[in-house]
Amino acid sequence: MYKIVLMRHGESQWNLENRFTGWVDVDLTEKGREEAARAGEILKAEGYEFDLCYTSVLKRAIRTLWITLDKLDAMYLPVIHDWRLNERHYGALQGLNKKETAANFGDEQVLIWRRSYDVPPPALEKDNPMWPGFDPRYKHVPAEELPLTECLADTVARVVPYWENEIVPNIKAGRKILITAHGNSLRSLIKHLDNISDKDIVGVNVPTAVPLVYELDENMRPIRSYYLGDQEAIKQKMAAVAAQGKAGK
Ligand SMILES: O=C(O)[C@@H](CO)OP(=O)(O)O
Repeated sequence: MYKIVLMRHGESQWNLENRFTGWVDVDLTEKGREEAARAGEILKAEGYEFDLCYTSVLKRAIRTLWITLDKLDAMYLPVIHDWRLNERHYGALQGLNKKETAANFGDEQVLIWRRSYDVPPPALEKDNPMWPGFDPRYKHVPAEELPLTECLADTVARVVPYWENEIVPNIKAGRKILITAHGNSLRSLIKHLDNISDKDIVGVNVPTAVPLVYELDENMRPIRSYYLGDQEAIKQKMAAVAAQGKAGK
């Protein structure tokens, strides 16, 4: 049996401001840092140890990992940063307030943009300063692989091959892995691992900075999965994420 831990970053500045974030590189809030520290304490108290960490190239996930590793007294661990673990690219919605967008376009349209499997948000224009091709951190990525927008299916199409080709071999080699990433890159992985249908993935929301443990068999199929920590508080965090795109909130 293999065990891995997945974790979404702590609250970011744009989570707090309720803005669509995607690939915009916003940092954690003070609360987000505290959430990450708490996650590290929980992992330590539960006796978790790791050999290798994966994260995205976005600082909210990277800093969450740093804080967690600090609490585990394991800042020496190797960390692999890869853009394929980035948040789903939110296209032209990036920067907009979710509640205001729901007031303008309706709750239903915003739910489709946020949670449908195959409907992408409106795309960025290539001359938009937010296009990742202008950002030096993506200079080694072929321009045709850099998104102008993504639906969840597009995110699955980059996250799952990365999982299969890069992460699974290390799990099978016996390395204990911690992944800190994002709400929708983790939903992509959860969809794949738990074989969740395109329809049911709409209802899956990932809470900020709560360790999610997967116990996997030798074929990488989940035996069980569970969040560590206060289960009632975790449910409330998930409900809060779900409610972010409603006009009345
Ligand atoms: O804005 C985003 O990039 C994501 C994660 O914060 O939001 P949502 O939960 O609306 O997909």
